[in-house]
Amino acid sequence: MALPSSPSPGQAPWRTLSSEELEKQYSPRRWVIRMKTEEVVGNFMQIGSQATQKARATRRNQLDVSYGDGVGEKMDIYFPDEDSKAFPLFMFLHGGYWQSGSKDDSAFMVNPLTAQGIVVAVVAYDIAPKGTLDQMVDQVSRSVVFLQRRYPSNEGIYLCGHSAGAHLAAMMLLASWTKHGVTPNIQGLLLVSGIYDLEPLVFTSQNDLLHMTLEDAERNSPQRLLEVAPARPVVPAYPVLVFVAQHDSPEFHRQSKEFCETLRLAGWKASFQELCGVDHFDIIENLTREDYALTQNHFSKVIF
Ligand SMILES: N[C@@H](CC(=O)c1ccccc1NC=O)C(=O)O
Repeated sequence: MALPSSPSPGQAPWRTLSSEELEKQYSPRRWVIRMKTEEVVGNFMQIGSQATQKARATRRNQLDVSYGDGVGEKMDIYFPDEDSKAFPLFMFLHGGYWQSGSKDDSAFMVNPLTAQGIVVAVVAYDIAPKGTLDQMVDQVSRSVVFLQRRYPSNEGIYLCGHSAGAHLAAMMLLASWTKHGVTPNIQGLLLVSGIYDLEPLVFTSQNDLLHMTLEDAERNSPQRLLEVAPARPVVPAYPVLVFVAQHDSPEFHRQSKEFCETLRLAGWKASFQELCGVDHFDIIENLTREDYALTQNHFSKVIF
């Protein structure tokens, strides 16, 4: 789709960008400075796949647990060594622009978090072209409900998503739980290098597989939905941590800052944090490390 040609005053800043510049702003790998652009995603998948193999070999686990009838509606659950009924539950939603990535190469954080007594669920959802944005949002909400029912005495569900996964996690702020008959015990949202307004993507090659219309983008943009009809938190509101990497693009920075601001205006306990020295990919790769600030400092402050 061609970009709207003449932006009027007050319009979103991305509308003034050329289509080449917009494409670059929404290509996370092109902002990575520590390795060649074409090696970034392969390296990320390799680290994720190794972490997953290690997690499966060293942690008690239940793999391919169905949270729905669809073949793609599966999750892997990893447990700490000590047996307990009451534990914090960390759910991870992988990224990949809703068209790549899988739970089988996304268990980055499993070893460090299970070592701290946290149960980790790595959730799969039907990526495009099989799944649409609406279906993915619905799948994620059903995966949260499933875990709440399976572990009713959990000490809190902490929903973490990366990039496209952060978008799916953020959509849970707008979920209507009453139709599911259970309100999940969500105690925190950890949004890492996410996208909250999908409209610019309609004008990039990322949309080739997604086939999003402007209406689809609007209906699935937490930024838009919260601006129009702020979903006010049930008191007490749980914290929403919005992280962006130093080497994410200016558009990613803008989206995270604006989303955090919109959340605050709507009454959510939102905080914004730029993580120095990392990019869109090692912001997650480092979750494999025991000493990473994100898990040891930011996450554990919210979880414990
Ligand atoms: N084609 C993308 C890849 C990408 O964005 C990505 C890859 C793996 C995990 C997360 C990603 N970004 C958002 O979901 C890029 O230009 O970097």
